[in-house]
Amino acid sequence: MNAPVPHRVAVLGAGSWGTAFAKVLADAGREVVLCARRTEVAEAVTTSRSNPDYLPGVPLPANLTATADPEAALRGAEAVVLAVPSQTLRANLESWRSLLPPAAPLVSLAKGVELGSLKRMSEVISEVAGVGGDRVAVVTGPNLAKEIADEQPTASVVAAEDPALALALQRASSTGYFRPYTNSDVVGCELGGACKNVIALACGIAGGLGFGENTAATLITRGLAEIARLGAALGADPQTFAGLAGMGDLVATCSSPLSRNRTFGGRLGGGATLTEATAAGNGQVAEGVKSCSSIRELAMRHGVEMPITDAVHRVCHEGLAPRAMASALLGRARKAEWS
Ligand SMILES: NC(=O)C1=CN([C@@H]2O[C@H](COP(=O)(O)OP(=O)(O)OC[C@H]3O[C@@H](n4cnc5c(N)ncnc54)[C@H](O)[C@@H]3O)[C@@H](O)[C@H]2O)C=CC1
Ligand SMILES: O=C(CO)COP(=O)(O)O
Repeated sequence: MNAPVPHRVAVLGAGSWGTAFAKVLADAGREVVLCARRTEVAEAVTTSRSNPDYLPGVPLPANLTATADPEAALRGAEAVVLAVPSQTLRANLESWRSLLPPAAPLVSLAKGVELGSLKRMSEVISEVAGVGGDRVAVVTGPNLAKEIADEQPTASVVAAEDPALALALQRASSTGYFRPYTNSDVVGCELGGACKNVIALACGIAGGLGFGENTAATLITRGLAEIARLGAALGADPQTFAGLAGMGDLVATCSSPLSRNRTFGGRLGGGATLTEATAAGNGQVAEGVKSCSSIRELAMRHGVEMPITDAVHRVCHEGLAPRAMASALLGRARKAEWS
């Protein structure tokens, strides 16, 4: 069965990625309403046709309008995109639940695992909105918001249980600079997106300590190995981790100075405390700081070893000195590469 390609789309959350993805949808021909938490952000988008707080200097198209009123944004929406930080998704969605159009698909942009419940974002959405997994989709991949806002060529993944929904959203978001692939492995795609933030923190810490590319490549490669181990335990398709939502996003985030997670790690490696590093982020979210704990717990629950994730958790939340992280990782028992 074909799913209708949505024309009117509400994007809830007007931060960097919410705004950039709203622009992608508008450039792909949708009528997009971007819903900001703060009135001044919505007003700035309306009056200056840009979002100076999150994407300064990026012109936004006329078929992208903004409001701070979720009811206005959601009225008549044929698809709803959720673009808020993962640890706030549950509370935000609870406040929007009664306004959600009954049949509209719900699309997650968030990359995280919820603290406490250890749920992936699509699971949180299904639970809070009371909808089946067939109405939920995920957009993920090597998608640094600023590069996409600047229309640099990028591929992405639309993951959904329902192949017709993935195809409809793929059509709804394809532009000359943004090429989404479909994928039916929602579990693997979401794990790839959430876990790479933690590895990017580790790469940032290593960079802040003055280590070079061998260390970064080691963390990326062994990071991918531990992400894939968790994926295997949770029933993900192993191929996913070699794709855009796995290796692709991991490489982009671990390598880019635009990454909030890598930058945050760099501050820790450079000697900042967690509080100082958070304050320097100007309110922008580095998801891995919280997800390192939920992912670590998820891995422990499934008997999966994730030593890099564990070390990042210990640096962020248990006072392990960044410099002691290398000896904690390299001092582990010797083993075969594939074991
Ligand atoms: N920025 C990027 O390059 C990309 C981000 N993502 C993911 O998208 C999600 C959203 O990220 P961004 O738009 O970049 O974040 P951001 O920090 O730039 O913006 C967050 C948005 O959520 C709103 N919000 C609502 N409730 C909030 C609360 N309780 N606390 C903080 N903010 C709240 C903020 O007002 C803001 O509009 C995250 O899960 C992130 O990992 C995914 C791909 C790329
Ligand atoms: O998810 C991202 C790129 O795909 C953005 O990464 P950061 O949240 O680290 O900026």
